[in-house]
Amino acid sequence: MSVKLEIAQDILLNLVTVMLTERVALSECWRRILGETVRSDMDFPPFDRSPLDGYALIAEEVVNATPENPVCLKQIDYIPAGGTPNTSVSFGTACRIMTGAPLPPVATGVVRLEDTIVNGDNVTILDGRGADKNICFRGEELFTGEEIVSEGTIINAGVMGMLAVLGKSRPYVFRKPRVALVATGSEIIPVDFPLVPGKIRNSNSYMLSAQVAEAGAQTILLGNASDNVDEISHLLESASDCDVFITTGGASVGDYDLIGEVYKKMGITLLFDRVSIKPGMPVLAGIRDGKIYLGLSGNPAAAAISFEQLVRPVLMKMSGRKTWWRPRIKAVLAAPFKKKTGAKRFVWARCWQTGTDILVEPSGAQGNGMLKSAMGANALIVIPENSPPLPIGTEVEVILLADA
Ligand SMILES: Nc1nc2c(c(=O)[nH]1)N[C@H]1C(S)=C(S)[C@@H](COP(=O)(O)OP(=O)(O)OC[C@H]3O[C@@H](n4cnc5c(N)ncnc54)[C@H](O)[C@@H]3O)O[C@H]1N2
Ligand code: MOO
Repeated sequence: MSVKLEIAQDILLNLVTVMLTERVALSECWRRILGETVRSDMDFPPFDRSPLDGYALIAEEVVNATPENPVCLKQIDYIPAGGTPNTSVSFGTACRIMTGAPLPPVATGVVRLEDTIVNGDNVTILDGRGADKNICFRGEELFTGEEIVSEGTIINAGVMGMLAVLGKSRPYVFRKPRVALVATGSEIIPVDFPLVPGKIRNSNSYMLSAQVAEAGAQTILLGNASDNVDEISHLLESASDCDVFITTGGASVGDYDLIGEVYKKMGITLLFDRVSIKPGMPVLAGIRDGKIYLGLSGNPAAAAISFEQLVRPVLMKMSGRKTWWRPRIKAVLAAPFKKKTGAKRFVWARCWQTGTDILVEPSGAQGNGMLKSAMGANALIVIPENSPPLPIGTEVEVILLADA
């Protein structure tokens, strides 16, 4: 059964079960997906603190201080970061204070060291304007009970730091989906084998394992199988703890295109076996015991596009993400796209900004067995179905990939 891309995406996304969560050391959490909604159990900063090295004092007393009309005060305390004040300030006094140290009671401002002259215990304030602004108030960033970061958020550097602020040393994150990869084809040899006539190296498993990792999942490389139903089924059955099973090759209609037969033999319910996109038209999807099986084309570019359009959203949803589509923008073709398009087509491309224009052009030849153009691509041009050749200057829709 051949289906439209959007239908295929819906079928698969509706079958996704979100992974369970696990606790992981915060140091290992970068790019994991947060599995809990985190609220603040404290105010932050936890105390009024100084943003400067200088003198804490009563701001009103120095507001008019100038080099010609300085205000002289007595230093009565020294408060390092990590320390606590021993006393409060009063008119005529100031406390030497370091950046990050708690403000002494009664102080309403801080004057930076550069605007003072220090002589023993005496400090002369040369400029006190704005001293009252130099305070970071308790709770100005976070307040007790506030929702700080929600379940499903990707843990970027900012989230890592914030979880540390909150003492979340082992936050809950979603387990990474485990994705089994099998390369099928009697012509396929492992990457470290010398080439012999008729054979080619397995590039798909490596390309796809990178795509799997980028989608936040974990690859289990099950190896290569020749065009043999038993051999392919055996490999797929060998990884019962995986959540998604991907094969490449054998997805089309040739005598050795066996993935349909493999699904029958294994009792996998076929959901569809063709999707109307180019490249990547031959692609099987099936389900058995809640596990998703995808039979991608052997052609590298076709496998990569099928993964991008069908598998990536599934893995993103399974990983606990709340959104799984990449950003799309409009851009203007800087080079013509000369092919007529039947089924919706995805073209590896480079996109860049010139002044206020966003331009895009194919990143190289686009054969379905070719990979060079994928190497330098930071975008995919989406060419709608039944499009004529497109001249320079045509506005096109572009999917932004991670930068390359
Ligand atoms: N009569 C028809 N023939 C073909 C059709 C069709 O509709 N009717 N569709 C074509 C399209 S489109 C594609 S795409 C391919 C899909 O073929 P398969 O998915 O069955 O893949 P294979 O035939 O096994 O391999 C295709 C190609 O890719 C190479 N390959 C396979 N595995 C790997 C790997 N792991 N690493 C690198 N390269 C790999 C393989 O050697 C072939 O050259 O079918 C068309 N034919
Ligand atoms: O549909 Mo094939 O996947 O042209 O490349």
